[in-house]
Amino acid sequence: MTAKLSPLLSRLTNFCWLFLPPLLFFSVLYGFYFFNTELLLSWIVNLWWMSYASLAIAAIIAWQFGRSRLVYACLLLLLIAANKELTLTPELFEVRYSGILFGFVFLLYSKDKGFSALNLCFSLTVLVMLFVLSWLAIPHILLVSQPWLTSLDSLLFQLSADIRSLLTPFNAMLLIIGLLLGLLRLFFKTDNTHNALYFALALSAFMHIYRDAEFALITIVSLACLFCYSVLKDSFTMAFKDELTGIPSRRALMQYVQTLGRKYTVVMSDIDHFKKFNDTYGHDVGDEVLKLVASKLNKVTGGGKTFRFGGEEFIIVFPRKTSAEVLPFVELVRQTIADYDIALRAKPRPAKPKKPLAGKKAPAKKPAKEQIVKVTTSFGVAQRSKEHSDFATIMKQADIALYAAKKAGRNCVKVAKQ
Ligand SMILES: Nc1nc2c(ncn2[C@@H]2O[C@H](COP(=O)(O)OP(=O)(O)OP(=O)(O)O)[C@@H](O)[C@H]2O)c(=O)[nH]1
Repeated sequence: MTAKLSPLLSRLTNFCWLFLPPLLFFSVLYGFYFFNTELLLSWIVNLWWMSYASLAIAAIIAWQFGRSRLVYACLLLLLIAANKELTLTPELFEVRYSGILFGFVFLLYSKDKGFSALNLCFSLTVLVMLFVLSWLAIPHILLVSQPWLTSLDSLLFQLSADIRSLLTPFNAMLLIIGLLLGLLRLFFKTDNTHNALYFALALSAFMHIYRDAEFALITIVSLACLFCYSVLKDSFTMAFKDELTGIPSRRALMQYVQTLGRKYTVVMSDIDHFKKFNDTYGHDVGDEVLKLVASKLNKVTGGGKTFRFGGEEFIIVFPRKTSAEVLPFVELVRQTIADYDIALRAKPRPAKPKKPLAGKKAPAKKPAKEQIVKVTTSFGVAQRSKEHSDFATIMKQADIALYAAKKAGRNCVKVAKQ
């Protein structure tokens, strides 16, 4: 039960953590807006062009990093920024509200497909169609949904007369649908880009509801900053996190090394007989096992920081510790991995198993039913010393110790000779 709950909990925690920086960011900005209105008003003249400039900068950054959806998001926000006096007729106002709201829902559910002419045409056509559909459908939907809208109207009125004066029941209904659809997507696809798009969805609706030009402009500037932040944060994650295992990558290790002092220990770890494992159960199962081993190594105690070095090799760095001091922690993690029962779930077999072609390898053996397997890991430990003071040499020492561990029968820890 706990094992089943933990991925859900970690997804939920991840979800909340992603929300935190933008929430803080918006709180500061809105705090400034609501409590320093005088000061802000003197900025308003600048805010007009600031909103355009920030959207242009965000669009250029997003374009450079191949985030097509954020470029389209900037275009949607431009529709709000461009209409500075908010002089649309009520009908067109509704069309823009619903077009932008569902435009963001579309962006949340689509993928960054680059800027080829075909993709560009497709996405822009869908976005334009959403506005056309809103224009055509809103009168009919209004008519059909009248009975529910009346009850929603009375509910809104009971909630607050202020809300009721700002928000029509129809807009409230669209907002609820948009927010729920967005939230559903966000729950399954939690990353900075989706997070930024969801904020844009919710705030674009509030910009329409609140109908305050300054509020709209400051929100647009904030959203443009959030888009830039999400592009840069995602790129940082991509560069410094290993895609398969989710732990810091070799590049992150090389950066981390710069921060180390004069005393630290490097541990090199390698999965035993992994080639055989891959050949027996297939590369996909091998990937799952790599993820599992990485997660166990990542939980190493004693202040160790784990990195995927490449293939089935991992590095753990213990700052401010000697080889002798890290041994109990390394032993503990080795034992944890060796004791862990890996359940390989049976995959549905094809009705007729295909015969391997002549000269080709037979397909990997799939477990017939749930099968428990185990993997072990070997470790080589080396500490920084006067003789071995640069990182490359310490790594070499750890590699020699790892080789000794493999020669000693694997599933053990060996310390490099000083
Ligand atoms: N599934 C999977 N396999 C990988 C990945 N990276 C490397 N490998 C495999 O890891 C295996 C490493 O094999 P070897 O270096 O020969 O070592 P070994 O079989 O683990 O044997 P010992 O290290 O001597 O115990 C190769 O078969 C690689 O294909 C990966 O990302 N996923």
